Amino acid sequence: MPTTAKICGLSTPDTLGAAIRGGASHVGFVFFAPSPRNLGFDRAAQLAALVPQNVGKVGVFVDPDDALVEAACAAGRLNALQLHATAPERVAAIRERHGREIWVAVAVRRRADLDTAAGYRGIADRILYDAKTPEGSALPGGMGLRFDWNLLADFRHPLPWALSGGLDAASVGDAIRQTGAPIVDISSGVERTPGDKDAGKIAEFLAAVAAA
Ligand SMILES: O=C(O)c1ccccc1N[C@@H]1O[C@H](COP(=O)(O)O)[C@@H](O)[C@H]1O
Repeated sequence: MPTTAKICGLSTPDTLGAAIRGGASHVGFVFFAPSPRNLGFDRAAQLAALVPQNVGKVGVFVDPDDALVEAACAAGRLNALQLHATAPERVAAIRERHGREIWVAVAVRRRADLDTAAGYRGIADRILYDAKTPEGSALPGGMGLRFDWNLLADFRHPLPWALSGGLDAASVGDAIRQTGAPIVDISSGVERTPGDKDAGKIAEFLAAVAAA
């Protein structure tokens, strides 16, 4: 199966259009106030209306409460919820209540971090391996940090998965060849500055994924 791509942290019709035209399988909308990519509900609704049925709309959250998930699902017509820093019991409760596909972000710095993924068997649909951000960071992702992809070598994945963290057009081919990632996910690698997506970089990234 060819690797597909999620373009995350979109906030304008122009860059959303670049992701869709370039063949992204998923687009990501961030609902986390401290993020420079945080979306209001009105903007989420405006963008969601532009996304064709065959492209998944993924909401990105950090240990969210139910009111936020509910409002974001309605506004962004979300197909999937990407949960960062969310304990297994809470993930199970969110899945039960909101009935959406669940992606759980697992923060990776060393090999032992991968073991966290098994704790989400039966309650998540996909694990997103992302680089662990430094202690005290404002964000648990979206900082352009990469982890050592060698850590994934010979790892027996407990669930379907995706790769993120510090990818860009120049590195994604190696990332796919080295890890066999079925989906790659990117945010800051297709930006000019944090939160300011670049349509040209999105096109370049998606072309590199297609060529890998
Ligand atoms: O992008 C954000 O602002 C963000 C906020 C809170 C949680 C996750 C966030 N982004 C996710 O981080 C990864 C990797 O991003 P990058 O390519 O290294 O910049 C990606 O999955 C985003 O969905």
